[in-house]
Amino acid sequence: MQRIFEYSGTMDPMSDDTRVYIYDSTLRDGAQTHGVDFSAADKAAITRELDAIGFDYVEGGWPGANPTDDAFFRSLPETTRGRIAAFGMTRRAGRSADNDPGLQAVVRSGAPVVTLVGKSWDFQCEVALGIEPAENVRMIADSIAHAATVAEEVMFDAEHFFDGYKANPGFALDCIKAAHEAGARWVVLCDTNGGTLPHEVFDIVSEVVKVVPGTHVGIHCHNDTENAVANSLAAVRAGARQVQGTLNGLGERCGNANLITIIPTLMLKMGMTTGLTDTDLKGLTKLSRSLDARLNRVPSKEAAYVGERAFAHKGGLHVSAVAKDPKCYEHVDPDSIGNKRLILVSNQAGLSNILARFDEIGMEVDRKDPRLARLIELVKEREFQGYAYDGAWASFELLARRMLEDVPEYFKVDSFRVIDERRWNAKGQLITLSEAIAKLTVQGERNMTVAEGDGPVNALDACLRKLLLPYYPQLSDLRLVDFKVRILNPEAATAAVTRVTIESADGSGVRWTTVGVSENLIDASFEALSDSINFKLHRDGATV
Ligand SMILES: CC(=O)SCCNC(=O)CCNC(=O)[C@H](O)C(C)(C)COP(=O)(O)OP(=O)(O)OC[C@H]1O[C@@H](n2cnc3c(N)ncnc32)[C@H](O)[C@@H]1OP(=O)(O)O
Ligand SMILES: CC(=O)C(=O)O
Repeated sequence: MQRIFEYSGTMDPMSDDTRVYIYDSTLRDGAQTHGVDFSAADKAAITRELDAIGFDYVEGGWPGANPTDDAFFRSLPETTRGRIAAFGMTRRAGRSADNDPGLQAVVRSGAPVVTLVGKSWDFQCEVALGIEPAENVRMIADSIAHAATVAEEVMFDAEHFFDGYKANPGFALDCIKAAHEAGARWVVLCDTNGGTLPHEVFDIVSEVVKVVPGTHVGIHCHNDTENAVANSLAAVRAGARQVQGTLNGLGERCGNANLITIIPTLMLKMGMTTGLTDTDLKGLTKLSRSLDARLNRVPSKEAAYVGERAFAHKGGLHVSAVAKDPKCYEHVDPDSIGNKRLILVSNQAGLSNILARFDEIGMEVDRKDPRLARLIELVKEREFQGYAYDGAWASFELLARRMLEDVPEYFKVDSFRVIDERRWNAKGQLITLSEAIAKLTVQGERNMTVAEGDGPVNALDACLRKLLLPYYPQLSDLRLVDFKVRILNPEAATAAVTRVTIESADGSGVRWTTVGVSENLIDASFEALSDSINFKLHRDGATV
């Protein structure tokens, strides 16, 4: 695998071990995200995905807290590479560990790993729990010692550790020492409120690893200052060897540290190893998008490493250099995390963008062809009018092919008219209906037809298909999957220029996007629709 930049800084001399353990909390802290609600089946499926790619720990949830988590722990998925953790809190004040039903539900869930959260900030002991700090230390020690008699591996999540350390370092250290001495394999330092900055994390973790060895120290950061990833990396630099986080940064409030960013950064830039192999790393883009699909979320196009735009090149200077060597404008090889490069054509384009795009679609054009300069000029002129070709690549392809190749005229529109009607029907219901009438010349024959639709574009689409299908049966599986309207100069109010972008698909699974621009919404829609039909006919090799 190509590693463009190796990390050249020095690691803490106390921990020359480069192995970092990855602990995923998507199913627990991620489930605390506003709007996220996993079913037990979702949890099982995500666990399998995380296990398959090589995460070390999968925190499944909190046994005893809700029926979904109970159902998940009742039939734990089998894992081969990752260990499932049950999460819960230390015993309640005034109870013994083996007489605390909440703690018992966690410890006896059947999960091989138990992670217990406890306070490490004296202020929280007084305010949130209403107990003396010394009692909190006893709660931690008792609970961890008890869990260690049942579970294969026990961890302690030191809640508010960084705020606690800043307020009273002695007490914060007493809490994690108590956990470590009671048998916790890992003590995990949590930036629960997410307000700590990277230099503070580095300094504090550097002190902690003098008390508890770095190979037993983990980090759990929240993203309230957009520093969760930076803080996690700072902790690793200072010697911590377990990183907790979630897929795509899900989590309470602003989210957790995003493991999808942290893992490639550790492996490709910091010279660290994880449970993932280089081949597993290539599955990261798919893993990230699979979670979005499950949650019915649109994947973030700008996401580092895995977003659709993470390796998209638009500026002519960039594309020209990328064509010579991608390293010029790419910090890592997109293939290393299963992503791919995207070359865009727009008003920021030069000859290199156009040639790179032609290469992708298999068009062979001599770079000295004088028509290319005219094509670039035309793209820029049309973008000035409002077209946006970086999204509508099918319209660009049609424009280029029409200029450079012999694209048949599949149909000619002689005229069209759309009528909208809004009226009360016989049942007293308000209905809107649209009717389109079009006259087209197809393969030398003049045709006219009428079609109805729910709206004007729908009626026009129906009308075109009705006329064209007898000549071009391949249009039968053409579908419009998305329709977007953007007003380009809203200050002109109802006389504004409108850009319509249409996404189409057919039975082959290919999707393509076309664009139309006009002061008239129907006209802009018609142009995008017509491009879509022409693009499909040309791609399918239709003859006239
Ligand atoms: C930082 C984090 O993200 S930690 C994870 C947070 N996640 C969640 O809270 C989600 C799951 N939680 C739940 O379903 C519920 O809160 C339960 C089942 C755990 C507890 O429910 P309840 O018994 O009704 O308590 P409730 O949620 O109202 O309050 C929490 C109680 O735990 C106590 N508590 C909080 N942290 C700890 C701790 N580390 N050790 C012992 N007790 C604690 C609080 O003092 C409070 O007790 P009180 O009501 O006597 O004051
Ligand atoms: C444990 C945890 O989620 C936190 O302290 O943020």
